[in-house]
Order: sequence, then structure tokens, then C-alpha cells
Amino acid sequence: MFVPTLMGQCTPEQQAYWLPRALDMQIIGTYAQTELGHGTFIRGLETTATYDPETETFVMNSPTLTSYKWWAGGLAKTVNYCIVVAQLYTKGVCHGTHPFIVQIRDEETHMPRPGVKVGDIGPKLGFNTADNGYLGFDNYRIPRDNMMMKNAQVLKDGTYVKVARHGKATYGTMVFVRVLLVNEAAFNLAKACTIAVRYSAIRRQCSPDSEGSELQVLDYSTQQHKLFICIATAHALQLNSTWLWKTFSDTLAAIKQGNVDTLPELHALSSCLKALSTADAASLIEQCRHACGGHGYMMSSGLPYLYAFVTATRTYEGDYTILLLQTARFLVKAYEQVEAGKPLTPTVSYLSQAFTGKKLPWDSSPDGIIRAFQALAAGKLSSTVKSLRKRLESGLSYEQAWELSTIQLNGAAEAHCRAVMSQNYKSEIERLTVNSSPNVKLVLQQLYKVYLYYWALERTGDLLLYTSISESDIFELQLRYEGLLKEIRPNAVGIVDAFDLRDEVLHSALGSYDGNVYERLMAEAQKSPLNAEPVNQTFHTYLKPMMKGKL
Ligand SMILES: CC/C=C\C/C=C\C/C=C\C/C=C\C/C=C\C/C=C\CCC(=O)SCCNC(=O)CCNC(=O)[C@H](O)C(C)(C)COP(=O)(O)OP(=O)(O)OC[C@H]1O[C@@H](n2cnc3c(N)ncnc32)[C@H](O)[C@@H]1OP(=O)(O)O
Ligand SMILES: Cc1cc2nc3c(=O)[nH]c(=O)nc-3n(C[C@H](O)[C@H](O)[C@H](O)COP(=O)(O)OP(=O)(O)OC[C@H]3O[C@@H](n4cnc5c(N)ncnc54)[C@H](O)[C@@H]3O)c2cc1C
Repeated sequence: MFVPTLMGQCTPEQQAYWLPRALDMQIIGTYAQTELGHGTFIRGLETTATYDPETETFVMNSPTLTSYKWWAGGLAKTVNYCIVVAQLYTKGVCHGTHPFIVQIRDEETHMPRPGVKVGDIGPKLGFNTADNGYLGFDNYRIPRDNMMMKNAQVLKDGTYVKVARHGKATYGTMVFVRVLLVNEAAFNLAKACTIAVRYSAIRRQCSPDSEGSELQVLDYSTQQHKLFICIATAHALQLNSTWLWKTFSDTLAAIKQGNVDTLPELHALSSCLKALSTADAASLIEQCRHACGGHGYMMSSGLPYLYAFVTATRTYEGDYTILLLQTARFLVKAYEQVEAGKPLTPTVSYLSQAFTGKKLPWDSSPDGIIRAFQALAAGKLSSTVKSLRKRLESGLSYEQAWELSTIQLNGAAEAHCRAVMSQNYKSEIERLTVNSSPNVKLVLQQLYKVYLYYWALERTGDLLLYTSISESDIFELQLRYEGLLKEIRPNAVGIVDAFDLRDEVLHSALGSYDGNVYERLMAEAQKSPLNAEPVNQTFHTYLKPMMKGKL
């Protein structure tokens, strides 16, 4: 995050100085925003940068324990520079949080600079090869030029000048990384389902009839139900990530021309897509582990590492709930625009047709299911706004009414995001397969239908509320879903092979291309230090005395 922030928050002169040094790795940096006391609520950060016009320096301070920076990757022992987000004070006025480039270690000796307190935050659920760190300042001075001045400046005499056209311009790196994380979710989920599908083709368990041989576990419907949604979701996330990247690039180009109009929609989209893709990837990676039975619990399966890595993405760069609530803010505004007869931006344009007060007629075609997901999002949004207004009428403040409605707001944002993802998945498949062979088209469409049927069946309660779906429609959809799993089965291994992930990337005894699962598990087991000697010292020290009653 260090380099993108240098690119996004520095003036051209600052970039000319810092970027070559960072890109050549003459300096190594990190992004230190989160503090012990605050991560989500950026406006609540406590680190201060107070401008002193006498010396033309900022004085950095960590006034409380909770103001210590906490979590930044590589901060503990690796980096010598940091981007520090701090409350800016000049001429006695606080101007809110701003980013600063801060040298924390000597470039030659790597010793922490006087006034800098830095260390490691300790072991974590995963990411233990990263030295996430803490950082505090005691009257530590940095030159005025080290304030990143693209969006706001402090002049030599201490005058504060706002430059940016958008109040949240300094949050740009976070938006960028949220966009990248959708791709990251797709990639890691593709790894997990490659491992689990390949293993399920090797693993045999139980014989349905007394005469027959044991079945490959991949032949069981329940196993297909666990795994094929993982493949379909990996495709859905990959295609949505490409689409989101284009939306991001278009918005960035517009901002460079001075037009910030599309930023709120980009923020709403990158927030909910980051939230849903990381949450879905984490839970489906865990599902892949379940699908591998006991061997999936081995570190040598690669799945525990993947899960530990990906579950963190649900939290960092904006927690799941927090980001969905950001999208909900955008949706409530869109609802008000519909009421006022104003035009809507593209990804919420479906709302303009949605508030008819009638249930959407059920149609089980792919387009019909997408319309149903949109009706569901619109229905949830409408009920949420009603709850919000009822609470306002009862005399509550907007903030109180909003807080009491946040469970429903999150539900509406999740439903909206699922509808956007389904629509993008379909249109990207159509766009990309125009010149593909009929067989490739068929397989990609089968997976895409799995995604739609799976989520329709997961949301039958909501569909009953907002569409005319009947009990027999649900029954019919269930049968179609189960039939689709059988159609995909013969191609399942080929489909995951098509992710084209090398063994070195998968790093899994269960998922290697050659399928030599048992040989690899045994070879990994031999690496256990407990296998280094036939009798371990603990036998002599503890077990034997205990067994002889001498302990
Ligand atoms: C780039 C690096 C390269 C590769 C890495 C990328 C991919 C990963 C690849 C591999 C992974 C491998 C390793 C990764 C390892 C480690 C982890 C890496 C990074 C993690 C780093 C971090 O976590 S950094 C810290 C991130 N912190 C957060 O995300 C904090 C979350 N909080 C917020 O974003 C905000 O404070 C908020 C959303 C809670 C809102 O803030 P605030 O209170 O100030 O605002 P309001 O609620 O009052 O809203 C005011 C209006 O502003 C709008 N708004 C808010 N945010 C934005 C925005 N970003 N852009 C535009 N508009 C915004 C908001 O909608 C409100 O608008 P209204 O019109 O409704 O008033
Ligand atoms: C592996 C990892 C790497 C990280 N790397 C970095 C880094 O390099 N740089 C950096 O600056 N930070 C980094 N972070 C920090 C990360 O960005 C924050 O942890 C994250 O933004 C969540 O903030 P928090 O920890 O304050 O959670 P909190 O906000 O304390 O969340 C706790 C709970 O409270 C809920 N909650 C909070 N506020 C509200 C609200 N208003 N309404 C409803 N519910 C609420 C949340 O949903 C959550 O369930 C990293 C974190 C991890 C795990």
C-alpha cells in the first residue's frame, strides 16, 4: 500500500523524489493508519502531527496508549519508512486526518530513530511470516515537505489549503486495494477448489451397493453441492473483479479530468464487492476443507493456510459490516432519488422499476432469476426505508433511527450486491464467449446457472416475500439444480485444471496435478520433527516415570 499511496497522495514533485527510491527498494515502507484504539472510525484516530512554522516541521505525537499505530504490515522489523495517517494541527486548528511520510529507522544502521517506538504485535491466526507492527511517537519531527500534499497543503507560514475536489480523496488507496481484493478472493478460492475437486476425484469412500467398488467422493451429490458452487463463485468473482477494475479505471480517468461524480458509486460498489467476495471466499474455502475430510485439516493440504490468509481479508481494508453499511447509505439515497423522479446511476437503475408494490411474477430463466434478485434487493431496501422512517416519526434522531435499522440495511446491501454480481457474471460470460466453442459456452453457462440456482435456493424465504414463487416452483428449481450438478460432474476436474495453477502455487499434498495424494501425505508426515528419532526424550523424562509411578 506504500507505493500506491505515494502515487495517489503526493504532488508531482514529491512523487519525483519518493517514487524512484521506493520502486528501487532503496527505502521500504508500509501504510500505518489503524491504531490500537481505532481502525474502522478513521476520524477517531489520535496520532497528531502539529505544524511548527519556526522550524518548518511537523511534530508527531502518540498522546495515549490507544493512539499507537497497530497492524501495519512489515512495520515491526522490515520497513524504514511509513505512511502515517495523523490528525493535522496548524495554527491551533485541527483539520482532520492526513497522510505523512515518516522515516522511522536509520537508513544505514536500521536502528529506530530517537522519538520512535516500534515493535512487533505478536502471533496472529495467520500471516505469521509478516511482521505486523506497532508504532508510537514522542515529539518526533519530520520536515514540512513530508506531508503528502496532493489533496491538501500546509504552507510555510502554517496556512492550511484544501486542494481536493472530494472530501474523501485521501481514502483513495483504500478504494484501490478493495478493488484488488476482489481479484485476490477469486484467485484464492480457485486454489482451494482445485485442491478439493482433484482430491475428491482420487478419494474413494463407501460402496452404495454391496457388490460395487467404492465411489470417488466426487460422485456424491452432496460433495458436488459443496464444491461446484465454489468453482462457480471463483468464476463469478474473477469476472466481477475485471468489471470492477474497469469501473475503477474509468472513475480514476474522470477524476484526473476534475470530475468526481462517479466516485460515490465506485465507493458503494467497491465496498460491497470487497465485503461479499472476501466473505464468500473465506466461507467457501472452509467448505473446501470440509469436503476434504480429515486430510483437509492437515497443514500439508494447503487449505488451513489459505483459510487463515483469506479470512483476514474480510476484516482488513474495511470490515465486512462497515463496508456493507457504506453501500446501504448509497442505496437509501438512490431510493430517495426514485421517489423524487430523478435519474439513477447504472448499477442501481433497476430500482426505478422496482417499487410497484406488487410481487414480481416468478420466472425461473437466468434472466428471470436475476430480476428476482433485483426485486429482492429493492423489496428489502423499501422495507428498510420504511423502518427508518417509522423510527424517525417516533422522534428518534436520524443517527439513532439509522443505527436501529442497520441489520436490515446490511441485508439490503447484501442483496443488492448479489444482484449486481449475478448480472455482471452473466453479461461477462456472454461477452467473453462470443467466439468460443459451443462446448466451452455450455460448461460456463452450466456453472453460471449453478450460481443462480444455488443462491435462489439459499434465499427462498426472501423470494416468497418479494416474488410470486410457489412451493412447486421451489421444488422444480431444486430438481433442476440437482440435475445440473450431474451434468457438470464429468468435466469437474477439467474445469479446475483450467485455472492453470501450478503445484508450486497450490502447495498442497491433496491437490497436486499427478494425484499422488497418499504418497505426498506420507512424504510430508516424514518431515515431522517427531519422526526424527525412534524414541523421544519426553518418554524418558515424563512418560516412563509416570508409568512406573515415580512422578
Ligand atoms: C496496493 C497494494 C498491493 C497489493 C495489495 C492488494 C491486494 C491484496 C493482495 C494480496 C494480499 C496480500 C497481502 C495483503 C496483506 C496485508 C493486508 C494489506 C492491506 C491491509 C491494509 C489496511 O487494512 S489499511 C487500513 C484500512 N482501513 C479501513 O479500511 C478503515 C475502514 N473505514 C473507512 O473506510 C471509513 O472510515 C468509513 C467507511 C467507516 C467511513 O468513514 P467516515 O466516518 O469518515 O465517513 P462517513 O461514514 O461519515 O461518510 C462520509 C461520506 O464519505 C463517503 N465515503 C467514505 N469513504 C469513502 C471513500 N473511500 N471514497 C468515497 N467516499 C467515501 C461516505 O459514503 C459518506 O458519503 P455520504 O454522501 O453518504 O455522506
Ligand atoms: C492481517 C491484517 C493486516 C492489516 N494490515 C493493516 C495495515 O497494513 N495498515 C493498517 O493501517 N491497518 C491494517 N490492518 C487493520 C485493519 O484495517 C482493521 O483491523 C480493520 O479496518 C477493522 O478495524 P478494527 O480492527 O478497528 O475493527 P473494529 O472497528 O473495532 O470492529 C470490531 C467489530 O465492531 C463492528 N463495528 C465497528 N464499528 C461499527 C459501526 N459503526 N457499526 C456497526 N458495527 C461496527 C465491526 O463490524 C466488528 O464486528 C490489518 C488488519 C489485519 C487483520
